[in-house]
Amino acid sequence: MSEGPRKELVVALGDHSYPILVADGLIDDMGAELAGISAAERLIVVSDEIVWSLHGARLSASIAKAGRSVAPVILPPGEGTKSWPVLADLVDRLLSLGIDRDDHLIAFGGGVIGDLVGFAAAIVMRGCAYVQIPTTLLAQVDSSVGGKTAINTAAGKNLVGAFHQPSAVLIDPSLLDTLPLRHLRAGYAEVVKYGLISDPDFFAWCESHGAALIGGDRDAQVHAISTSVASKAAIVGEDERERKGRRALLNLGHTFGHALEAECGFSDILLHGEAVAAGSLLAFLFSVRRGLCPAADADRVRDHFSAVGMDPSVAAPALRGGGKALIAHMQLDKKKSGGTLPFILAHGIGQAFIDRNVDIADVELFLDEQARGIRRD
Ligand SMILES: NC(=O)c1ccc[n+]([C@@H]2O[C@H](COP(=O)([O-])OP(=O)(O)OC[C@H]3O[C@@H](n4cnc5c(N)ncnc54)[C@H](O)[C@@H]3O)[C@@H](O)[C@H]2O)c1
Ligand SMILES: O=C(O)C(=O)C[C@@H](O)[C@H](O)[C@H](O)COP(=O)(O)O
Ligand SMILES: [Zn+2]
Repeated sequence: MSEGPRKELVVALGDHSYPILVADGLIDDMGAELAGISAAERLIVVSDEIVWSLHGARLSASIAKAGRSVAPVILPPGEGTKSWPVLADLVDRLLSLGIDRDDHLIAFGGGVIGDLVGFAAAIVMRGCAYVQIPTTLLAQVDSSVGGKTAINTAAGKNLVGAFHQPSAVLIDPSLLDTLPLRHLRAGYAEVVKYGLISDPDFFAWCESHGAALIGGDRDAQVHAISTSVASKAAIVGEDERERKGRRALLNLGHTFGHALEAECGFSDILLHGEAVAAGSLLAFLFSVRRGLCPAADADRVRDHFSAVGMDPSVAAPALRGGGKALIAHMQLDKKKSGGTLPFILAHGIGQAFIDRNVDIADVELFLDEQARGIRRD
């Protein structure tokens, strides 16, 4: 049974508003929670091999306790799963299970499963509902909320997808106990992001509690999850489809980060969260270079990531090739419009903004300088 307080928030989007529930131990109550969301007698749960082997039995038992059955669809773990072949396989398997529009798909896993299942739900039978049960820190603080769904293509990150909001997000922080440290740290980059965007007090909280959070302190984890999803829900509620500007701020660190990920072939060499940490530091350093941000703030960003064991040099293999290759990836960024690629830069910690006047040649020079710095080290 879930222990401790339950925190409930709402993503306010009119007729497709939905709840986010955070409760320690919720996994054992998922069946009851899902009963209030879907009337289907059989729930199709999509997960990856690792998550399912660790937590599938508990989820299934809880669903069985609520008088429903489970049809599991288990996929390989890793970023490569966000791809055309796995999407095609997933859709075929859903159709062979006889999915109909009354079904609610259950995305049980990290951001990879959430993004893929959300996209499959957007297209199968021209759209069916889904619920997010996120199992990584990254997914609990970011990817499960907001309805951005996608796969990667040979050309780049998240280039094919849809905005398709879930019916509910059910978060159990206790699932993080089995998450490997490297993935916990990677997800933490997206936690820090909310502080860097607009909440300097939260960044200061991260400076004093980040190490404990990564060390497994549940109170710190719950605080970080609740603060992050509240921040994200507010932004998504204002700008669901990244059209009015504010949602683009959630891309802080991502224009650089996605290019770094692409250079590593979307592989385990560089995880998404690691790329976001390195990309956020690059955004701050570039802001300093343009005279927009005090150097001391970029130092704080670097120092904090280092203090929690996230050495930005993890991105060195991707940076080493220099600016030209990275810029080529950035040209496919989805924020680009009318030939202009906006950058999310910062006037300081908690003061991110969208800069539409960045000269791409200057970005290339900056990245070349960074690459030279790495080669010297
Ligand atoms: N849609 C969005 O708004 C959004 C936001 C941020 C990131 N993303 C996407 O999310 C993806 C990254 O997600 P991720 O970091 O969760 O990676 P992931 O889904 O690959 O999970 C990381 C690893 O942890 C394992 N795992 C998951 N939960 C576990 C648990 N409780 N215990 C043990 N192992 C567990 C998985 O099997 C996998 O090997 C990227 O593709 C990124 O683009 C999307
Ligand atoms: O929800 C958003 O909006 C985000 O930008 C969150 C990001 O952390 C996430 O990685 C997102 O998938 C990036 O979006 P993209 O549109 O640049 O692919
Ligand atoms: Zn991200």
